[in-house]
Amino acid sequence: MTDSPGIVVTGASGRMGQMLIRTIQDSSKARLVGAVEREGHAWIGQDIGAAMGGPETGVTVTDDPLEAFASAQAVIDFTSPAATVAFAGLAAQARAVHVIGTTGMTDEDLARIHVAARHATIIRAGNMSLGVNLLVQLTKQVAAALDEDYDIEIIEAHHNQKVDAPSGTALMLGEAAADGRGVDLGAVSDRGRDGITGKRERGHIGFTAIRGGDIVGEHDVLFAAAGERITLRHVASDRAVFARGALKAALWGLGRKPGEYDMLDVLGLK
Ligand SMILES: NC(=O)C1=CN([C@@H]2O[C@H](COP(=O)(O)OP(=O)(O)OC[C@H]3O[C@@H](n4cnc5c(N)ncnc54)[C@H](O)[C@@H]3O)[C@@H](O)[C@H]2O)C=CC1
Ligand SMILES: O=C(O)C1=N[C@H](C(=O)O)C[C@H](O)C1
Repeated sequence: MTDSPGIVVTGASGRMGQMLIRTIQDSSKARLVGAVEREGHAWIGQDIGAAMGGPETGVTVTDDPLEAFASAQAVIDFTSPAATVAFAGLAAQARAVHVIGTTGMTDEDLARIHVAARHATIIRAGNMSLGVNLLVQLTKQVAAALDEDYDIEIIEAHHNQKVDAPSGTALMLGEAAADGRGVDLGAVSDRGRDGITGKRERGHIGFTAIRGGDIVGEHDVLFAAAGERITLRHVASDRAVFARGALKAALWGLGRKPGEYDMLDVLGLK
């Protein structure tokens, strides 16, 4: 009998890291072979299960990503943009599938991921849940069906520890709306309105970010016209939806040729 694919989780102590570790351990399709944290983190050298307050797993938290990646078929990475760019090069070297959930990346970061994807299978999405990826497709369809009499606004809400705005998901939804309308998001996006902004520009796509408490992740796409409004909404109430999607992506990526993929590829929604 062959072993199930070995997966390394980076950012192992984080909100998503811990959720991913539980999801992999509960799965019969994959096994946890590594847990990576940043240098100097208090969990380095400890068993990941024990550090999380549960039973031992036999996997020790390390700050040496390349050594961890060398024994894995896939890396699941929900960390920070700087860490993710570095991990993309290392995962390519180790020939491991790299699943990227990290958001807040700059164009420069994305260009470096693109270079790594020449030699590696990279699956990246600002949101790994099935529901949001369906919402992306619905947003594109509705935006294509309506003209610019319908103002598009994207409203997102997250917990008070989130460091980037708009969320990766909001940007995915904005891209989908712009795509549906056949326009370039960069040319029409309104972000961070404040002060005497002037009237709303016809055809623009607006973004609003709410931060508070322990909100897991909520996204509304509002199409507002004179006399009617349509709202498409997704509410995530459990981070498990992102972790399950990420694990699905890692398994889907095994044996795929190098390149950049997203969750629409994984879910067959393109
Ligand atoms: N695509 C998706 O479906 C989702 C994406 N996210 C994104 O995932 C990222 C992480 O989110 P959270 O888990 O909430 O954050 P968090 O702050 O709880 O966890 C991040 C972890 O990464 C670790 N880390 C940072 N630099 C590192 C390095 N160089 N090496 C190893 N570990 C390193 C930190 O120590 C921390 O434990 C964010 O960008 C967030 O927006 C979060 C949820 C879903
Ligand atoms: O930071 C988070 O928590 C989340 N980040 C992702 C994003 O930026 O859209 C996905 C999800 O909404 C949770």
